[in-house]
Amino acid sequence: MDRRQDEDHGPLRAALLAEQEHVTRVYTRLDELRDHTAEAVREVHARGGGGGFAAVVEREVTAGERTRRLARLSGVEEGLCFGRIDHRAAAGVPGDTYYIGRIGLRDENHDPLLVDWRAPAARAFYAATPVSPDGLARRRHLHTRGRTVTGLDDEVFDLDGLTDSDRRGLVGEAALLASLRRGRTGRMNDIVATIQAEQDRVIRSRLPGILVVQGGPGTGKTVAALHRAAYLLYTHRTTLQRRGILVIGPNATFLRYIGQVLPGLGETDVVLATVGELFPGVRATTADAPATATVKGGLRMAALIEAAVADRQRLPADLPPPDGGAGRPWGRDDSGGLRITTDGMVLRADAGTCAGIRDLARELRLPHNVARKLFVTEMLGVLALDQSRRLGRPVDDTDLRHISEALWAEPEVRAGLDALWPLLTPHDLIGTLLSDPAALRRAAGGAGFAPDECAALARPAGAAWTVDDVPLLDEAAEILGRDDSAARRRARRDSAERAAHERYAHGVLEFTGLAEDRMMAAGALADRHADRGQRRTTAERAEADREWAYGHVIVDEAQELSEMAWRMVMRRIPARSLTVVGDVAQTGAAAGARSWTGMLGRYANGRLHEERLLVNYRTPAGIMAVAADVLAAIAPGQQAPESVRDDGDPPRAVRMPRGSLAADLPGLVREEAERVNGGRADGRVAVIVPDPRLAGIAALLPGAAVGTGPEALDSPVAVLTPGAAKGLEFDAVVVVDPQGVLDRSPQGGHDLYVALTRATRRLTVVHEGDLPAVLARLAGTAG
Ligand SMILES: Nc1ncnc2c1ncn2[C@@H]1O[C@H](COP(=O)(O)OP(=O)(O)OP(=O)(O)O)[C@@H](O)[C@H]1O
Repeated sequence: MDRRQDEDHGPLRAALLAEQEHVTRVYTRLDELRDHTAEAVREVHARGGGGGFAAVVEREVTAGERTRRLARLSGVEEGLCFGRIDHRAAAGVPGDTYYIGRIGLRDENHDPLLVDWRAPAARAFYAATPVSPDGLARRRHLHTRGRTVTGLDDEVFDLDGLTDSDRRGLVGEAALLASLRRGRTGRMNDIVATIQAEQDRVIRSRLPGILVVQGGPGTGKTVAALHRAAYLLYTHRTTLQRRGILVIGPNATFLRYIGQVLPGLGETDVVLATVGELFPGVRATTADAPATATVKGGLRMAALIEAAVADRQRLPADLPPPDGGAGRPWGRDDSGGLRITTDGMVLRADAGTCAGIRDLARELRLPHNVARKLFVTEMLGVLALDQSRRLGRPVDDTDLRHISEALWAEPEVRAGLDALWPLLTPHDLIGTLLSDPAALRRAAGGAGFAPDECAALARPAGAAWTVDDVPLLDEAAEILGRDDSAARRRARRDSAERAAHERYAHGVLEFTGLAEDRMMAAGALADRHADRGQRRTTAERAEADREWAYGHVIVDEAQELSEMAWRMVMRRIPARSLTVVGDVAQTGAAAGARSWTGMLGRYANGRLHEERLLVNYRTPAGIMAVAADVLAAIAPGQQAPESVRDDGDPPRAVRMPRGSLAADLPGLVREEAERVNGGRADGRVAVIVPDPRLAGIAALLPGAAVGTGPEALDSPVAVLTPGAAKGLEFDAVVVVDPQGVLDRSPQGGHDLYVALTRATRRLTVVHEGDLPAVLARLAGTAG
């Protein structure tokens, strides 16, 4: 990797010394700013807690911003300055030189010492290529350890554009390869220093519209998507700080794996969630069996849920007769009308009137729980009229309103009307629908589902929610809606108050100088203020609110989402500003994507843009060749990404006759761990097994972490299913029972492809029977 001091020769040493001088200035400036900011934080806390509303707001804003700034300055110590660009001289005037780093810094004269990697001035550092140098004469990568410059790496685009001494000092090393050969730590690292041009196009793509990033395993889709989040927050701070960014990943382990990249990049207004967590109050982690997931994931489920809601809007004829014995004083009368006994009096509404009111409420085309208000009001009017008739009292509209209110307070009346048009929660609706075969049949018949599809949907009452249920709950919430008239009244009252807060916040921002820095929008400040007592961040408020509209949504491993899951995601982003990254060749979910336009075209309104990443930065070429054979079998038209790495050990297949796994596998895994550990003693090994064998094989490896817990990332050895390994990477991978992986589901080939492409250095395939034909390349490689 780097040419280090022990290899120095004159010009290199001179260049290193010059760069060290600049890097030292940059760190000195960082130290000054940190000290200054820490002092400023202390000062604001020392002001004490007194003062009126104005003083409280000002103190809160100032303390919050200074603390954030201090956190930002403290989080950039490692690799603060990693690059330099020299622009070409023009008309005899030397070109500008900029240093690129994790944040922007200026010296005391306001001259730039370091340009933030997300700033427009840094773009050429990533985008320049020999064919299109973007005005650069040279790009230089700086390698540092702590605050010391240890090596340089130059790419020259225009030799004539450099000064003589610069030309003598040129050094060329593969910064990218140096970074790729680092051992795996169990957490994803940021790549700000080595973003490649094709990735940079993704990262700096425009905010609006749906950007699909299709790329094979290891092409940097995840890492590019996360850097895009940081870039967007930097570039569109006002919009996105207020609305937040939602990042959706395949499982909790994966979210932990990527979790440190974003704070590492200095961004915190981001919610990380799985599909199973997108409905507030539910945290589903298990998926349904493929047959069930396929039915639940299809768009027709929306029609089924709508039919289920309509089925709950009943006519009196659908009710049983009143049953005094059972204490049920309401029900259907002999002519199919409604009969309710309350306060010793029998009240009736005839069948035709009830049907008319139901039709009227349906015609409103409002959510069920909202339309219920009209249904109940009309029905109470009819019952109130009946009561006054029975009492022989003439009434006017005001009397009727009073009588209606009094009737609504009677439990019998409430129960009778609830039976016709109940207030429903998504949990009630979906729970009852899937566990009541008769209700399911009634709804499914109208929505065109076959009996075997109904059978696949059925589940026991009270069963835990699965990941595939979550989009159904969300759909139900949408169709049911909330009767929020009281909340709306409150909101109208609050909005005048909020406008006053916002005007005030403007004043505070002007006063504190934060308005100029674009650090915080007045609206965000007013929100924060309105939230007083709770002090929640944008991310926290967004996470708790099903109807939150995010500023941008990033979906990783997006090929796994079903049609119903996409409907749910799209509700979170009415502005349709999304980054969708995935690989349709890795689809493991039964209801996942086969093509991007097929899945997303209907939402894009012509604004779907696809970028392709073609270079694999993870898997060495020898291992990728094995995976490419599998790809050719499962997706004949698709081209495997090309590996930049040709290091790594040759992949191998080891046969362990049936019954000998218990004796032989632990030794093999131990050996793999020793090999990848080398001098570091922190290498990572994954043992990837078919789902049904997870527990059995884990029992053979007592020290290993199992499944999707946090230990799977931190332990030297983890036993995982292909689904849990998705998106992750390890120094060595042992795939056990490839035939079992292939046979597990119709998507088994895709799962095997995922498993084989997790390794950065070593791949071993352990098979008990014959090696599957797609792995023929490994025949005779035992050793
Ligand atoms: N430009 C880069 N510089 C350094 N490392 C990189 C670069 N691009 C990608 N990598 C590394 O390559 C590995 C694979 O990247 P990533 O996980 O983002 O790929 P992916 O396309 O999401 O893969 P998969 O589809 O298999 O999940 C990571 O370790 C990442 O840090």
